[in-house]
Amino acid sequence: MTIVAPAIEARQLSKRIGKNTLLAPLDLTVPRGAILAVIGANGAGKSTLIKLLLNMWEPTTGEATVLGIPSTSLRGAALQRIGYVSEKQEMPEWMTVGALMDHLRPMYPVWNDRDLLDELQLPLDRRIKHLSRGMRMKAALASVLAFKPELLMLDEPFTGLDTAIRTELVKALLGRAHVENSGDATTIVISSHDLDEMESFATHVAFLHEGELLFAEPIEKLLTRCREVTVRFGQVTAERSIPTLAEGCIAAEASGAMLRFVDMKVNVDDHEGAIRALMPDVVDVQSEPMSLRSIFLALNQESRANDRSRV
Ligand SMILES: Nc1ncnc2c1ncn2[C@@H]1O[C@H](COP(=O)(O)OP(=O)(O)OP(=O)(O)O)[C@@H](O)[C@H]1O
Repeated sequence: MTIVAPAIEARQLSKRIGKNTLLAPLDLTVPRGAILAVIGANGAGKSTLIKLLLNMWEPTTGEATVLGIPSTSLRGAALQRIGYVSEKQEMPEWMTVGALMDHLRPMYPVWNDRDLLDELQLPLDRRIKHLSRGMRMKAALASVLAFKPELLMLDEPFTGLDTAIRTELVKALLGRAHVENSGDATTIVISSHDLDEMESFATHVAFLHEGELLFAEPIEKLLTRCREVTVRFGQVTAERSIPTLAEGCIAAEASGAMLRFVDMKVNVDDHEGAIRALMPDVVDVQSEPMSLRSIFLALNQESRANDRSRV
């Protein structure tokens, strides 16, 4: 049996420019066929990570393999296996969409744009400089999906696009990710601020905060281990109980007898029962599942509070 390398494997990968740490050393494994959502606030390091993995930037420390190839050796034929589309994609503005496809076709061993151009309803005879933002992104995506890449790296592909176009793009992507033979599935790494969209189709999520990778794991695991808790005490003791919260409980807010917090380390089925056992004077406990968006907001709230307490 042949062992296939993960789509991406990074060890202690980091980037510093001058005195700025764009990315602190991180470890990351992306299995083949995964759809990894890379999320984080503006400036968190999402584009930096993608640039390091694609050999657009040299790492300061560490190393990565991409489709089993050291990232720093990625060039030529290896790049025919990887599609990259960025929000700031440069394109030959003077070409029509059809001319762009004709130009790219001979560069790849495999090329099939016919279904894609129909599916994405791209006007072949229109110049790229005259395309709307959404059409432009569709053309960029078509130009990489046509060569059936094993790995797709997308840097904020949905920014500024309306819901209908986003839905079309996601459909085109998922058509390549969910194929009968999972060995043929395209692995997708996608950085985005559109967390609802990401939750609807990502299989894995990596969260970057100020250049640090806080976690990278299957999305189901994340959604299972994070719950939003509301507790009501018999007396007005909510504020006093904040320091007693277990490790992994973040974004705590007290108001009168009410306490709200997010537990990031839930590992029991009966979470409400576990909280009652820890806080015997509570009258009422609610533990609710969370969306990716609410987990993201809680993590940001916590880091802002930590930044303030450091000042
Ligand atoms: N060439 C550079 N030299 C120095 N610092 C840089 C350079 N490019 C980016 N940075 C800084 O590195 C940090 C990470 O930038 P990066 O573009 O990776 O963030 P991002 O998560 O993709 O942000 P956004 O969501 O806004 O696109 C930011 O603080 C940015 O200002």
